[in-house]
Amino acid sequence: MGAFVEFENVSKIYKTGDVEVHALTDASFEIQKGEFCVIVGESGAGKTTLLNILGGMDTLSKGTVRMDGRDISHFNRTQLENYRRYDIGFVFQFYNLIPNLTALENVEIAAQLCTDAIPAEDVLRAVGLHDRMQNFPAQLSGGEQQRVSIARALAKKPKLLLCDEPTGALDYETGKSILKLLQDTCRRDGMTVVIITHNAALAAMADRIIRVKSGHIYSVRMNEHITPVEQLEW
Ligand SMILES: Nc1ncnc2c1ncn2[C@@H]1O[C@H](COP(=O)(O)OP(=O)(O)OP(=O)(O)O)[C@@H](O)[C@H]1O
Repeated sequence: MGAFVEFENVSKIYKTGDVEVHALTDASFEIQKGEFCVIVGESGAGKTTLLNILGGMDTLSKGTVRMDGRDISHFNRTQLENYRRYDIGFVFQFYNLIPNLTALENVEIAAQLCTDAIPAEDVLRAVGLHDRMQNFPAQLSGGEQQRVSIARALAKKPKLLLCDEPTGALDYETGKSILKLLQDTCRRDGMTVVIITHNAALAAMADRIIRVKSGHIYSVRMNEHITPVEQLEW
């Protein structure tokens, strides 16, 4: 049986007029179910392209991507829509909450898209926001808003949680508390979590570290000495 996530010789070329940008070239790697995976690379390395392909938000030019045994790289539009809706939870750097809905409503609206969602109150409680459910995003700190966005992603019971620079807009300590929440979710619920970041220090907390450089997979490594989030420094 194959891995939970499989990238096989994936290339992505963006064409703008006559200009071609090779955002990913021949990228191959695997991620196992329940792993905490950090994909690290400098700005422009191809991390977002990779995450967007894995999340069904972008198509690839060449290669194959499988998730939980299904070849998502040849999905049609409806299949991709369902894949994004049911299988993938997204967490973004700037939270992307709806400003005129409360924390509870932000989570409920996402949960309504699915048939078997976790009740919004329960998932907000699980991320430590039991007493802030009726607040609007503007009344919450950055870290609290990110917790809402994680709750929103988890309410759908996704197979895979994809996080794009989840601590990029947060201060040091708040960033660490969000990383801890993501890691606890991975360990407690067996959730497969993938984080992309330019912060190489986060690699130390991962089970699997994938380094991306100029559109190439530079290395894939299992981490034998996982550093507790509290001890990370950058
Ligand atoms: N829609 C697009 N059209 C054309 N070029 C693109 C597009 N999206 C990304 N690129 C290019 O592909 C390359 C990889 O970009 P990507 O956003 O994946 O890198 P990244 O590692 O996520 O960078 P950052 O950390 O700055 O977000 C870059 O050269 C970028 O300019």
